[in-house]
Amino acid sequence: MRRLPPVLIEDGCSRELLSLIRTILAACKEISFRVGQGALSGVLGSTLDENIQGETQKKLDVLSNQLLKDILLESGYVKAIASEEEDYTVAGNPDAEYIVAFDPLDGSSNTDINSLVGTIFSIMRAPKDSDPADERIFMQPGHQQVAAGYVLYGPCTTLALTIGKGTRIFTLDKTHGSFMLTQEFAKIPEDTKEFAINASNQRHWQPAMQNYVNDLLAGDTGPRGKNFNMRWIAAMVGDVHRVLCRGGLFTYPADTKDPNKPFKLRLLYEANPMALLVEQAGGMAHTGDARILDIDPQEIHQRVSVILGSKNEVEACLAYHK
Ligand SMILES: O=P(O)(O)OC[C@H]1O[C@](O)(COP(=O)(O)O)[C@@H](O)[C@@H]1O
Ligand SMILES: [Mg+2]
Ligand SMILES: [Mg+2]
Repeated sequence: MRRLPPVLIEDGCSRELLSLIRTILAACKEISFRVGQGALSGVLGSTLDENIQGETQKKLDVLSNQLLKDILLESGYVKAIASEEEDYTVAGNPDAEYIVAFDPLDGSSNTDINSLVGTIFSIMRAPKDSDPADERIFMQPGHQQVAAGYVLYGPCTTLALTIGKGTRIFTLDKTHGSFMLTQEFAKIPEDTKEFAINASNQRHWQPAMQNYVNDLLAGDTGPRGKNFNMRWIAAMVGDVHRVLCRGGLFTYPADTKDPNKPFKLRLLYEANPMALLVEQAGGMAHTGDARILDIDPQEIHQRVSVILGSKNEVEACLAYHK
């Protein structure tokens, strides 16, 4: 079984990018350890703080953010970072080539119930001669990502990673602390009978999504002519991992529950990296109006609607949006 560094070097990954990815993974190994310790780690439960998006921060959100932020800034490999848990971008080494956006802990509502959580990251090139303190350096469409990945802290710790040459899956060997290649190229089946959506929001969805889901639920008695199963992990990282492993459609569509917040998932550190991983595995990632990777971001915590997964099923869903 092969370790991560030689695999990436064979793919043409530069030494600098490899070092940056390994730096992120060093923090993720520490997060994996803390998550695995559960209540023994002393970091379950909530803080009294909220992030800039008005969400209560879990202790593990704060800890994971601190671990990633410290190691990245100390490494000298990043010009700036953007995080779900940081109000603004944070400047790093002015001479560094890369910038990183990350969701330090995705699925934080799962922390206290021993369920799936993960870290999502997106690496882009910093524009030449740019100011590390200028957050506009992050305003790049997702197709410009040079690498994207997530680490899923589940029964085992799994890394999905792409540097734009397919999506590979690695498993953390906890006996010696290395990520080992366990799936050469993830390939999302084009067809599926499985979908993932938070159905409690149904009455707040737009008509296109209402109609699509109604037809899925009608099963073999409806226009789709087949029965569908449903899953919801409440952590995008867990739902996308299932899609990478066996296909499916995952969506967090626009809704009218809170008129000030029509979308839930964040573009820079949730939708974009997942979209690259999914496309590199042969799937599709769309908002309903546009390919996710073609969106020009306007701000670091921007939110978007997300429909991703098995190509033919995403297309079937998009047909309702035309
Ligand atoms: O509360 P809901 O509607 O189940 O939402 C779950 C969604 O929210 C998220 O947990 C948001 O991520 P964070 O935990 O990083 O805020 C997604 O991972 C997930 O898909
Ligand atoms: Mg998240
Ligand atoms: Mg998070």
